[in-house]
Amino acid sequence: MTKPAYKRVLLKLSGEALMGDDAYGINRSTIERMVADVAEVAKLGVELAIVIGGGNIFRGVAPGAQGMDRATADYMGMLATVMNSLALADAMRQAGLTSRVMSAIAIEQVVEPYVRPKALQYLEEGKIVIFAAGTGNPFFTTDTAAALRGSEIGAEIVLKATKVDGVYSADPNKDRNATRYATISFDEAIAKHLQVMDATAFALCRDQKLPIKVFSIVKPGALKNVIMGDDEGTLVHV
Ligand SMILES: Nc1ncnc2c1ncn2[C@@H]1O[C@H](COP(=O)(O)OP(=O)(O)OP(=O)(O)O)[C@@H](O)[C@H]1O
Ligand SMILES: O=c1ccn([C@@H]2O[C@H](COP(=O)(O)O)[C@@H](O)[C@H]2O)c(=O)[nH]1
Repeated sequence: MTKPAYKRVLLKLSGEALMGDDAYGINRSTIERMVADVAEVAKLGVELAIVIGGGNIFRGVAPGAQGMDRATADYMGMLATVMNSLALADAMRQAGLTSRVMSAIAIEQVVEPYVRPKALQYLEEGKIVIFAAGTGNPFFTTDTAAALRGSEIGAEIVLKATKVDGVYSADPNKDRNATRYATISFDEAIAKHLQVMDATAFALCRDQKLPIKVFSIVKPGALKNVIMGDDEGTLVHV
């Protein structure tokens, strides 16, 4: 059997995709399907660290946060990612996977704090590590948290699993004429202001020479294809 293309990856799971067809929150069958995808690649022996977004529950820049102090709204967003992380860890437990949630915000009665050497130890032991609460700082996003933690743990690639199947010339949900890139450089993605990820995340990955693969979390088998190095999604490279 062919081997996975990567030994250690940072998987960024879309919070928004967790809603499934619901208006907000966590759709049960959607999270179970995501976990099944994760289980499929975990059994290949790939070391997996996960950052999950919070867009299904709260975003600091959402209309619901209008009029709020931005930092306060962002802390609410980070707490939303803790809820998603707990739900993901529990769904993984039910699927027979062992995971550990580590939070960037002190909330020790609920989850353990992020301590880099401990995270590395868990990965080496074959546990899946879920990084909750983003970077722990307002004015950032979980995409940037994925770039940061991916760099810290020495991941070979950041895999952004989202609702679209790659990086397009414009938002494909708004522009029917948008075309998908097979590959694109960080500099081009930043210069063209492509909004699939924020510029801070792109810049950090560029500086750390950490490639990003953007692909669909909705498409069955896409995560495994990416892990096996098959043609899937868009590669963002230096
Ligand atoms: N040039 C582009 N190419 C692809 N998608 C784009 C582009 N510009 C904007 N988008 C939008 O970016 C979205 C993905 O990024 P976004 O941060 O909104 O979601 P997410 O990361 O999946 O969710 P969350 O932040 O909750 O984890 C896509 O659903 C798409 O509508
Ligand atoms: O490092 C971070 C990460 C996230 N936030 C806030 O949380 C929400 C949800 O994260 P998404 O990446 O949008 O899914 C985000 O909008 C911020 O409000 C943060 O402040 N810092």
